[in-house]
Formats: sequence, structure tokens, C-alpha cells
Amino acid sequence: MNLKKMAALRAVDEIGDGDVVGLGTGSTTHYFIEELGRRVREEGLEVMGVPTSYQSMFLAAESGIKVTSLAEHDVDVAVDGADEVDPDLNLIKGGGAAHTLEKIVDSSAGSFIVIVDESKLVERLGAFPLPVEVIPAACRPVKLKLESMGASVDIRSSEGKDGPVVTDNGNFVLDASFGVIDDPGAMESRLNNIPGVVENGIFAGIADMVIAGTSEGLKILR
Ligand SMILES: O=C(CO)[C@H](O)[C@H](O)COP(=O)(O)O
Repeated sequence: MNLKKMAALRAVDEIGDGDVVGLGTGSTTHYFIEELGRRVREEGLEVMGVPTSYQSMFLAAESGIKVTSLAEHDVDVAVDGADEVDPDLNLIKGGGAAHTLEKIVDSSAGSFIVIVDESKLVERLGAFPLPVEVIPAACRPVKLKLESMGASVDIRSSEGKDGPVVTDNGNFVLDASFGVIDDPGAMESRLNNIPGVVENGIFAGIADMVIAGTSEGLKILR
């Protein structure tokens, strides 16, 4: 079976009737949202979803999940993917440039569950370039600051549009390769302290549970 899907389907079992669910972004959460929607439509599960991106908002609506927001509801359980997960459940996220709203929703949740395939499990964070969302006017000074801290930095661009990726919040993303990150919590705070940085992709100490699909079956980390 597809290992991302395996983790996603297991996560749906953690959702109870009446829950407000944080809906993460990416290909792994895609499977989660689809299955959650199927249970809503076919089994009468009553949930509301708080999307973390336009991607998850559109998919939730298509799947039959009622959409709400943090302005109206607290989140009971958030389910989200990750780009890297270390043994202490620190994460790198933002491969889909959605990490700012993801961090707001995931950190506000009563419980935050991460779903990944085994390729995301690492001993130490840092092989995946760290996404840093910046206000466009701050792009150059923040890039220079990150370089002065030892990173090599790319302004993220993508297919489908010439020029930089523009996030759901109207900002740019810098991908900063620092190598191994020794102290994820300290690095997370330090980066968010740079003027013009909106949010970086380190999620230190907020995940409660990781469900990983592996070739040997499901692996649960708490
Ligand atoms: O952080 C994210 C989006 O900003 C994603 O959750 C992360 O990139 C993992 O994506 P995928 O499930 O497609 O591997």
C-alpha cells in the first residue's frame, strides 16, 4: 500500500464525532481529508474542518466536510504532514509553502497528529531546506541575514508562474539550507526574530503523535 495513505487512514481513526479538525496541507493530508470526507458522507460522522491552505479548503469542501475557521471554533485535533520528523517529534514543514497557517492551526489544537511516510523520519533535522516565509519587501535583507548565519538560500519559484512563489498570505518563501540543525527550538525562535520573517518551518515541541507508514507497517511515535 501507499505509505502516506496508510498513515493518513490510521489518523482518521483518531477523529471523534463532533470534533473540529485542523486540516493540514500536502499529498499525505490529501488522503486524510478524502477519507474523513468519505466517513462524513457515508457513515454520518459529524465534524467541521479548519483548513490550513486554499488547497485543503477546496478539498474539504469537495469532500463534504463543513469548513470553519479559528475565528469561530477551537480545534480539537489537527492532522498534518511534514517534510522531516526527528525522534523528539520536532518537525520541518513548509514544502507546500503553507507552514504559517499550519503552525497557527496545529499549535492551537488540543492534539496535533503528524502523518508521514518513512522517508520523512530523520535522526536530526536539516537535510530538507528550511522554508522561511518573508514579507516581499524584506526578501533581500532576510536572505542576506540567513546567508550571514551560514545558510545557502534560494527564493522559491515554481512551475505555473514566472518569478517567485507567492504564498496564500501574499508573501515569498526563502529555502535556507543550514545543514544539521543542532537546537531546533532555539533556531525557530532566532529566525522568527529577524524583521520581515513571517514564520519559519521549524515546528519544535508541538507534535503530540506521529503516525508513520513504513514498509514494515505503521510506526507510532509519541
Ligand atoms: O508542510 C507542508 C506544506 O506546507 C506539508 O505538510 C509537507 O510539505 C509534507 O507534504 P507531503 O505530505 O506532500 O509530503
